[in-house]
Amino acid sequence: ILIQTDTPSLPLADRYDYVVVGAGIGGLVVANRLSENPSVSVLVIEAGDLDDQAEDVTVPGNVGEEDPHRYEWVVTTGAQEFLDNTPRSFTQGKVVGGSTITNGLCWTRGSTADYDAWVNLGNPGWGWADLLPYFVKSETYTAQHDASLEPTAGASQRTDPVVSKHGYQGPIEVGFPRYIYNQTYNFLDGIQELGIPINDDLNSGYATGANLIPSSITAENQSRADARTSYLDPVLSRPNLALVTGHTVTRILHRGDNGTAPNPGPKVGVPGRIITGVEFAANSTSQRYNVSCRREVILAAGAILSPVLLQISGFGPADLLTSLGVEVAVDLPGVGSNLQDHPMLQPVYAFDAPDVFTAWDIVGRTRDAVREEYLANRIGPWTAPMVNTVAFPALEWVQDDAPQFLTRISNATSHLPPTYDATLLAGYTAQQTELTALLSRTDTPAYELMSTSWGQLAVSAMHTFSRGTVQARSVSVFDKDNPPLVDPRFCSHHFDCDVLLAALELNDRLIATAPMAALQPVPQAGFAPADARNRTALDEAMRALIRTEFHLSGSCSMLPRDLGGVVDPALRVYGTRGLRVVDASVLPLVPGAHIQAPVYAVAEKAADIIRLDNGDVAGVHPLPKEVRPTPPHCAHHAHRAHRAHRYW
Ligand SMILES: Cc1cc2nc3c(=O)[nH]c(=O)nc-3n(C[C@H](O)[C@H](O)[C@H](O)COP(=O)(O)OP(=O)(O)OC[C@H]3O[C@@H](n4cnc5c(N)ncnc54)[C@H](O)[C@@H]3O)c2cc1C
Repeated sequence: ILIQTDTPSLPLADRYDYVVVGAGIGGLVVANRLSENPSVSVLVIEAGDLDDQAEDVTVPGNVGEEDPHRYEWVVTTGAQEFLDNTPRSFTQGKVVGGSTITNGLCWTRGSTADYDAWVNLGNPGWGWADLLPYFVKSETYTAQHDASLEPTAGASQRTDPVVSKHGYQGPIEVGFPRYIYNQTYNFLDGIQELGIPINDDLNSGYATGANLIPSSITAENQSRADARTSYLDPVLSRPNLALVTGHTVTRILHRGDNGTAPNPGPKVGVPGRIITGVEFAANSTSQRYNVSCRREVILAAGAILSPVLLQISGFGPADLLTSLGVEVAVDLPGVGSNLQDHPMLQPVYAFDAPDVFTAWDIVGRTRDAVREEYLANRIGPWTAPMVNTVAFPALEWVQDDAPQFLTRISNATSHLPPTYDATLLAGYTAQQTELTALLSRTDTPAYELMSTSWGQLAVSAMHTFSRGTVQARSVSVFDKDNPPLVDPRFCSHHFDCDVLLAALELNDRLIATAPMAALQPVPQAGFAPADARNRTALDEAMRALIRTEFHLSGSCSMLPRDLGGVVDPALRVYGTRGLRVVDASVLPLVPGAHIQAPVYAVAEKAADIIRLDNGDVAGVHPLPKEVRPTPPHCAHHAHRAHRAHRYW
């Protein structure tokens, strides 16, 4: 049931079993799975609207080319004092489907050790082996089978997935483009010359190496696969599932006793503030609505807005809440701390060789031809996302004396935000131990290198020691004059920038390899070989360019409370009954990966946990038959993949 913004009065029930805040990955996965039981009612409230599926967001070739601000919250950070002292801009999706409507389509999971580290941090049940069934459950994976993409002379690109590690009947489609730019092969050949091997399946849990990157695209249509089209559209006709769009949740409602009163939550007698529902509105002057939950509120507003909503509702660091004039319901220092991201910079080494066709050439009449070819047959350069080839180097592959390099990580905590209390400090110390171990492995990357058709060699640090914060500055989510303060504090720990410098030095060696030199790359100012060998100059150029990879996470971490945690391993907010968080904010340590696949898997697992906790067991793990992985049939594309050719 869809209830849109312009509905004059909202035809809502007073109560739903579950009220879900936010229709991004976390919200839509959980809403889909909880409403599988027809006797359970679910209401989802989303601040954005349904998108119109326009070409600028659905066509892979347009990713990064267009500017889909109409679907975004834009947040400006504080000045980045450890970079160049200027602010950065972050965006998050504000639309049904959340950030998956505007994201870069990259689909990676990270390494087994990334998730086993979550267990080591005090989260039983969240290791790789525990999450693999949910990675599998979420996806329909179509491997790259086309013969024309098999190794060609001098090139050794191949993707050969580990069949048992993938899903073939899940809601979200994962695939490869039908068009590969020729320079992809130069990149893969060059990177191997530097000792970074091809990895046939970057998503098998062994996460280092280089290859084409899988994307969240539909194999047949070659268009964006997102949380809305995969998890919502097929089930929106369920009478027990309602979605309100264009309305923002302004507060989580709760009662002030200690949880011994009769149920609205599943566990009668468990102490905690009783969550009763949410308040929401279309805008600051419009009518406010209250809706109650019989069972739970599921907060899925993303890594910036989930902690903000908790804070303005009374759950967060007591000092901050008091300064906002919010009554403290539960003093939770971790709400809005432990913020992590992958700092990224995107230097371009533009190809000067004649006859190199790149996405930059898709203009004018060429664009018309490319568009026509795409719309008619779903082939050609518009099927290729901006990033389609990557390398994930282990530290020891790119750093001569990796063990010595690792000693630069001191146990110091002086770089942490001044707001950190003893619990957050203890949690950070535990994370440092895990991070150091992760960086010592060869199946877990130190950084990612992303190659585009036009010579961009973007690099991002994967296992970071810097930590940022998210803080509400107003009790109103509509207060445009006082938006939340997001401070990623990029490179507040020097090691993150040290890794990025090593990455840029590898870029310099990469463009000098014969396969890459054949493209005659011309580095942008600050990244020429002379700069790359002058650490001071390179460092300065690097800091000016670092920005977000949009992998914000950790701001409502799943960690023990005495390690600064906000939610327990069942994703329940400490000190509450009937409130969970299911989105990127619960990731306690960001995996060395683009994070949409991990968030889909986390949300799938969360749905099973919620159903079990509420006695709603039908269809819960072990996976029902229809979602068990089956071997892939040899995908038979209607269209052959096209190698790059010229467009006029
Ligand atoms: C520009 C960009 C590029 C990215 N590229 C990639 C990529 O290539 N690969 C990858 O793996 N990941 C990528 N990501 C990250 C990935 O898409 C996100 O991590 C993921 O979508 C997070 O899911 P989520 O459920 O936490 O939040 P989201 O998907 O962001 O959804 C949160 C939803 O909650 C809604 N909401 C917020 N507050 C309220 C409120 N108070 N009331 C009602 N609704 C509310 C929002 O409008 C939004 O729709 C990218 C992200 C961005 C922004």
